[in-house]
Amino acid sequence: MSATCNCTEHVNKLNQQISVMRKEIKNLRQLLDSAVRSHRKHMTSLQSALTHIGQSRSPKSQPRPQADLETQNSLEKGTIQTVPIGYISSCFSVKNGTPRQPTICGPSRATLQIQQSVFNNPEHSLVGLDNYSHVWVIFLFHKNGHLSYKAKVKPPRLNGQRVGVYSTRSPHRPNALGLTLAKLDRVTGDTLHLSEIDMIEGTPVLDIKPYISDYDSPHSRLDIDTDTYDSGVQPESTSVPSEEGTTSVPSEEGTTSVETLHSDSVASFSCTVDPQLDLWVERQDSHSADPRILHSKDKSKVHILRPGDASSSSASKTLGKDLTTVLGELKAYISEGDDCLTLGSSVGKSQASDGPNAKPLEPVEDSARLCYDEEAYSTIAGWIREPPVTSLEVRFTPHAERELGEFLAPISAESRDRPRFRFLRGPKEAAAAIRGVLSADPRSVYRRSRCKDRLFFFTLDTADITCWFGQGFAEVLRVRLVAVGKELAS
Ligand SMILES: C[S@@+](CC[C@H](N)C(=O)[O-])C[C@H]1O[C@@H](n2cnc3c(N)ncnc32)[C@H](O)[C@@H]1O
Repeated sequence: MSATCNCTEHVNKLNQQISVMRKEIKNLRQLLDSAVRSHRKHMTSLQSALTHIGQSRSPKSQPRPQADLETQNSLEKGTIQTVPIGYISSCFSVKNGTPRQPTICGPSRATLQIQQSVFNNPEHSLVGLDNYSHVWVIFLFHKNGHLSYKAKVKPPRLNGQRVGVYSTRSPHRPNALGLTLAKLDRVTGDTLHLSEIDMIEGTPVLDIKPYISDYDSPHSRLDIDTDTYDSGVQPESTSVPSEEGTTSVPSEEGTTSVETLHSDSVASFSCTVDPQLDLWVERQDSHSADPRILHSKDKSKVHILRPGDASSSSASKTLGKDLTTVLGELKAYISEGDDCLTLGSSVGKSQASDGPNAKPLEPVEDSARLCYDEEAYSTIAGWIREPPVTSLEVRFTPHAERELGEFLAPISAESRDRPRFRFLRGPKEAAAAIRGVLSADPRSVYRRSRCKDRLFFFTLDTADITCWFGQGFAEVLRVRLVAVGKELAS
């Protein structure tokens, strides 16, 4: 009996050891895979660099059939060798303190000169581009340091929470490609003058494309199929017309209510839905990029209604009939186009659907196109708009303000002794850029939690900025001209 017990114990122990070893083998495999991947990447970049050197040395006129075949093969396999079309000259010299997205910091500036090694006449490649206000810039995160990446990352704005790398704009991704929508201020010859950028000095640019809102922004008609809103949830309340320009659903606390609908085209609309439905809808002014937003109650997701969109219809199923009525009104309102009747009258018409003699709402064919062609509808994660990290108030000490005020614009004729910016157009623009950078809290999650009291340094154009962070604010303490060596290096 005891021999059997010993034997079972032994077997159990062995099993445990085997399972530990299995885990270790799995870990080793993962390490090995990642080493192989990283090695392959290095080889690819080396090959790319060598090809580039080869290309710039060999005259273009000599045909290289073998190379062409190789290129074609690798293209088909999706392993192209990239050649930068140019390198960014930026007002941000290092990653630290560079905005995480271009919209954070409007006055950031950069230039991009198209290389002559790419086109004999680089300026020809830019003909017509000045018709566009914005360009997509596709670039390499060349200062990632290493090419490692993970399937899950912790975006700084999520303050330590993990999400899949592909649901973020993390620079650390399998192909270290960045995508920035930059403002195109002007084109001079072979050079693009950009603002609203988040790329650092020396960033290799692989491609630029004009931003075409008609293609790049998910347009939508408010072509909501009211049937899809029939979730079987019977509304407690129905809407009734009230004051002109306003409609409201009789609402107890927390039930559906529509607050304001103005008669002009910049109507603003917001609507809260029964908490049981776990959704709320908001329509912002019609010039806003995302006029039709559904938030889940915990705000984990913001959903902007889009016709035919699977999640829109699934969300819609949850909404219930009272919201159908509201949306129907909205649809009717929108269908009036630019000569919209005041909502009062529009509601007056559509309200036929309310009350005991309610008629079903007429489907309004493609109507929203009239009012909303210029609007974009999309769905984004809730944390983008409402991150757990709050934005900071930014202050300057009087000393720092004085120091910043000393800086001159690049083309100013004033005293040569004063510090001068390379890109920014003066202290005002620089102050706005500093505010943009700091209000978004540029610290890493680690610094935010572990090194709260440390001074924070970053460089903006030719200015070295020193600041510190307190509870809910960042204060700029010093603004100095960058050290000579640093300036030359940039
Ligand atoms: C979060 S990424 C977003 C970039 C781009 N808008 C995108 O969505 O792909 C922006 C950050 O990348 C870093 N960065 C900018 N240029 C870089 C470069 N050339 N190499 C490595 N990191 C860079 C900066 O720290 C900047 O704050």
